[in-house]
Amino acid sequence: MPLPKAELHLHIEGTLEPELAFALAARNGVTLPFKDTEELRRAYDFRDLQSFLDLYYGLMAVLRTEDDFAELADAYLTRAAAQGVRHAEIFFDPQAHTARGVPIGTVIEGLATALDAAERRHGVSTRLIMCFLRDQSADSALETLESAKPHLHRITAVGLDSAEAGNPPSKFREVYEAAAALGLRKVAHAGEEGPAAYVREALDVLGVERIDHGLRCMEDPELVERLARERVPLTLCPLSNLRLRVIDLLEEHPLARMMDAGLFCTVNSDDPAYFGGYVGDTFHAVREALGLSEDRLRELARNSFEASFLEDDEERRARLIAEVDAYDFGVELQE
Ligand SMILES: Nc1ncnc2[nH]cnc12
Ligand SMILES: [Zn+2]
Repeated sequence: MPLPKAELHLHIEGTLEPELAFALAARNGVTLPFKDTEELRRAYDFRDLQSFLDLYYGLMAVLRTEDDFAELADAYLTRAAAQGVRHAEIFFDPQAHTARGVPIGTVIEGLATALDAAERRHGVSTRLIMCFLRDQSADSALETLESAKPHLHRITAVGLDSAEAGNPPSKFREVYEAAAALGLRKVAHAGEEGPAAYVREALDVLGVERIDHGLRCMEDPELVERLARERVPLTLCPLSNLRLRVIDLLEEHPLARMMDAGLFCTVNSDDPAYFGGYVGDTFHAVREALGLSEDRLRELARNSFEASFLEDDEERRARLIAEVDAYDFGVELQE
């Protein structure tokens, strides 16, 4: 039995495996610029965040119907559950779909079908986080929030993703204020490729409760001290950092140093179909590369539930944390 954990940084569009992409392309009459799944996989050799995003947005052309989004989310939840995920807070990028003529309702209701079934099918609880694309305008983000209003009961929080450099959090102050007024929680990607100053802005200007990535806070000792003192959760994605060349080697990932500095770290997969592993694979990889102790792994799993938006189900959170505390690593090692 794998270590129980929550996944808090996962783009559902980033779980689109090549096989499903080709199946959906055939079903929807979409022609992909790749001969087969092997040729597509060979394209997963990224130089940086933008080179990944270009492929990621392009491949979304195959997602058209509610059923497509339901199938995508069900495939993720099945894989995640097998790797010990008991709770998942899932990002989606509505603007990447509405720009192609797919209504936001198709995206949300399709995902919701799979999420509603997840508890029964996989024993996984879920939340949805609607992300704004930071390389689009602030007005486009406001229009997206407006168009999501009929579906707000499905959405727990807003997030901010896509190309970070040159698109500071402050650009989205107004839409974050509007989202908070609607009762939505707030997170944002910051400090992935962008500077530590963007992490400060996300906290001070947008008022986010968690920072997605936040890796580059390590360049600012005062910020590290503040993040530790305020117990701001960081949703780190080590395999993503490796594949997008934020770091050169997994052995150089600052996760262990960040935990030593008292930061509230979690480990996540980001876009697992593209970055070579789901969250259980990521735990294994960092354990190997950084020599993390069982106590450290337990801390990461406990943190994932503590940092989650399970406030409306404290009983579940307490039960999951108790499972982490009682987890026997010997069982896993014998698998
Ligand atoms: N790692 C990442 N950073 C920013 N935006 C993203 N969208 C999907 N994955 C992302
Ligand atoms: Zn991300």
